[in-house]
Amino acid sequence: MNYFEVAFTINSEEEYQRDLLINALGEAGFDTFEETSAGFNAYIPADSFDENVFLHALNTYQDVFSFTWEKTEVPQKNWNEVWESNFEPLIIKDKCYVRATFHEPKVQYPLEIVVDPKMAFGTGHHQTTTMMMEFILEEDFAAKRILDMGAGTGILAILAAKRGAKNITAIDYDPVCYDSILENSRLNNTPFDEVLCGSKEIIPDKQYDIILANINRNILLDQMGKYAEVLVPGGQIYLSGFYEADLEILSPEMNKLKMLYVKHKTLDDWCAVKFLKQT
Ligand SMILES: C[S@@+](CC[C@H](N)C(=O)[O-])C[C@H]1O[C@@H](n2cnc3c(N)ncnc32)[C@H](O)[C@@H]1O
Repeated sequence: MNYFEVAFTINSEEEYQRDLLINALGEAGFDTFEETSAGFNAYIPADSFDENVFLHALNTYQDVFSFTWEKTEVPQKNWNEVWESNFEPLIIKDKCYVRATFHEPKVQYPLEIVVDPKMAFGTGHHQTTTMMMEFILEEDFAAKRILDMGAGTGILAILAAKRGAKNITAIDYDPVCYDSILENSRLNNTPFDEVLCGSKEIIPDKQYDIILANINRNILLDQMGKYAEVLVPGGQIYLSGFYEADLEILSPEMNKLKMLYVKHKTLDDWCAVKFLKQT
């Protein structure tokens, strides 16, 4: 899947102005942002890009502060290129050791996850993945039925399996991630019930005790209705992939679906949140 990369140079000292622009780009369909020394890069699947919507998003801020941008097409964004190039093993909450295949195992940690990320997102190093993993380590996953939506490398589903979850569905719409989930589930000896390639339309017509979805604000807003249908009353749902400020938009929409806010974590402005479906 080809992407457009738009490299922004921001000539402003005010960090919130950069965040405003990122927010507007998120609404215009950009799904990934990466800080650079000059500003940030924004990414959008080429087939979702609409020039008018993009320019409209920029217009709002053009007179507020000064920035320049340059758009290029990139063949397949390697979400992990930064992390992969200096992939260091990672320890989460002193309980889970995440390493690549080329690192030595460390037996002193109760849980170990081996990931071969290739082109898929999810080595645990991104703030959103780290916080989702912290939730999985803190909460009770024993014998739970799990849906991992936007599974990437499958790292969250793998950790859920290692925490005792029994029936796991892992879904990603990117075929590269689909292959990665299968490969990593084999590497970790955590077979899943279903690994599916697609978006919300292919979510099985089942009931889940826990849903994990680390995607982005707009996709979550679009998919949460479907999550509500397949989550049991009293079920838990953990969302990430957005900034803390986006909670104000996400929470009321979740409430309308009878999924109520419980708590959230933040790391560098990124957010992960737990909701509970009303019984
Ligand atoms: C931020 S990554 C999260 C990966 C992994 N779950 C983690 O926590 O590190 C988001 C993932 O969602 C997938 N994704 C984006 N839009 C999607 C959609 N509409 N349906 C299913 N998956 C989607 C992307 O391909 C990507 O792998």
